[in-house]
Amino acid sequence: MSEQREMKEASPGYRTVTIFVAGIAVIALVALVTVGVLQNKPLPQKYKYGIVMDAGSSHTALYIYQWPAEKDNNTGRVTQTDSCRVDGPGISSYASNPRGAGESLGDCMLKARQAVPSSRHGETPLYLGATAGMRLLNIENASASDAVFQAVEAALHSSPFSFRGARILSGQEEGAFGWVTVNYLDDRLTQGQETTGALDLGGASTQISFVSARFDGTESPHNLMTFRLYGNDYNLYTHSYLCYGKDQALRKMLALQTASGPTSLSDPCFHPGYIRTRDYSELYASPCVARSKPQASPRNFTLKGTGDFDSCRTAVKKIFDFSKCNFSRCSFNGVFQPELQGSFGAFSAYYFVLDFLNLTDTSAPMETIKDKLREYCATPWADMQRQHPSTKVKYLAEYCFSGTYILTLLTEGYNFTADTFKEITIIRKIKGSDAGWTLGYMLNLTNMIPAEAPDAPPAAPRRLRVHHGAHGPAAGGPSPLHHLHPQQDSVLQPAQDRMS
Ligand SMILES: Nc1ccn([C@@H]2O[C@H](COP(=O)(O)OP(=O)(O)OP(=O)(O)O)[C@@H](O)[C@H]2O)c(=O)n1
Ligand SMILES: [Ca+2]
Repeated sequence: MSEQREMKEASPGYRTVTIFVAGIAVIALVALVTVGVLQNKPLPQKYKYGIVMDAGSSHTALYIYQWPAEKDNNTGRVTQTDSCRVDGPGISSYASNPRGAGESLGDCMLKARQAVPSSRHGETPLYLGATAGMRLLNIENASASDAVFQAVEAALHSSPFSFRGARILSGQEEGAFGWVTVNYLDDRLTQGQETTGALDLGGASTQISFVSARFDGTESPHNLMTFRLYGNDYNLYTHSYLCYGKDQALRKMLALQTASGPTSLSDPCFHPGYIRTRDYSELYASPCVARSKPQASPRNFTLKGTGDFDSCRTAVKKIFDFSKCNFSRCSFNGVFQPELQGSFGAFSAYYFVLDFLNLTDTSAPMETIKDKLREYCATPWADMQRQHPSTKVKYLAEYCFSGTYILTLLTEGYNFTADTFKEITIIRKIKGSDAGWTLGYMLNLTNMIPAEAPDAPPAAPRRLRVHHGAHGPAAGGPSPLHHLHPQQDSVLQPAQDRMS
């Protein structure tokens, strides 16, 4: 009986299998045709992109950022995927040839077109922010600065990206966005953790930014930036010192030594045996020193190095004014600075210089750091050139000054002590992204940091709220940043940076 039953059941079963196999074959055929048709269409892109150009005083750099396309609800991480260094000097050096400023960006724009998938070009925001070089040019010659911006904007408008404007950042923005970048990359903002201060050293200006429990802006309102990020309020102290980037600081030191218009100068901040002819009109061609130009001077002077670290420190110290302070406490030049708090990340020229000098270990005793600099500065120039044949001569000649300047700025200027100096980490990148103001700038302008934590009720607008002034984080109203219409504001007055 069981055998018979098996026979009866086998027959319809066989038919079922045949129908099933035929069905699969049809589905496979349809799938094959579909894939064939779709092959000519672009696959959906996994990432979205944003581009920021950093038009610094010494050079321009382009940064490309990416984030997961499906995570538009501010939870996807933004990372730097590529960068490009523009050949030649910063855009402020093109005052007498503005078109050259636009043309100089060509190679990096081409690189960006290749790095960003073409299907994303049109929606990819592109920003250009200029810092202290353009602040100085704007002071010196506003129409030249306008012309440079026009040329740069024309070049960027002709790119396939969504160009959202070129403008000069205020010193506070430069400092604050550097702080946002560092803390965003370190994942300190989402958790409401203790934040890290940010130290940025450029060629023409320098910034210090940190959260201080003792600072609510009452004493010095223009040093306060308030943020509400992921549901947490921050009172950020920030100050930008125009003319205290390392190139302008060097000018200031040389200006103090050539006030009487000598034909020759022995300078302790250059290596023994270093000798160079310097042009007076070139040295004094900057608003940072123009006022102290000697009344009568020869055309040029001979700069001779003596390589003496201790005398160099004395000479460097003279560019800081410690004589006046109308606040409870000051850094230098009468600028308010609350007591230092927490850890710091120091980047850009802090990194370039201290990395070259093998002095990035801030836990080393201060005396060891000084001894190393003393020995370094005393090394004859001929030996230096022999030991570093591939280093740019301009950089090589200035590392003794730069190292001494950094040490003086941090300890005497900002009041880092032997103890708190250890709290500084010298950084270039965090998790593959460069430390600097550009990422924080883009995160703000593209609304990518929410004011409230993602799981909190949507009480506040999503935008990163940046207030500036003494009103405190709870004060309503749009931030000054929201008033900016980049096209119109391509030349902002550098009202914030103080000339000393
Ligand atoms: N390998 C390098 C690269 C740069 N530099 C120096 O570092 C300074 C520039 O630092 P950077 O952060 O690039 O300044 P900018 O952004 O151009 O200037 P600013 O922020 O003041 O506008 C310049 O003095 C430059 O000569 C250096 O010593 N070694
Ligand atoms: Ca810079």
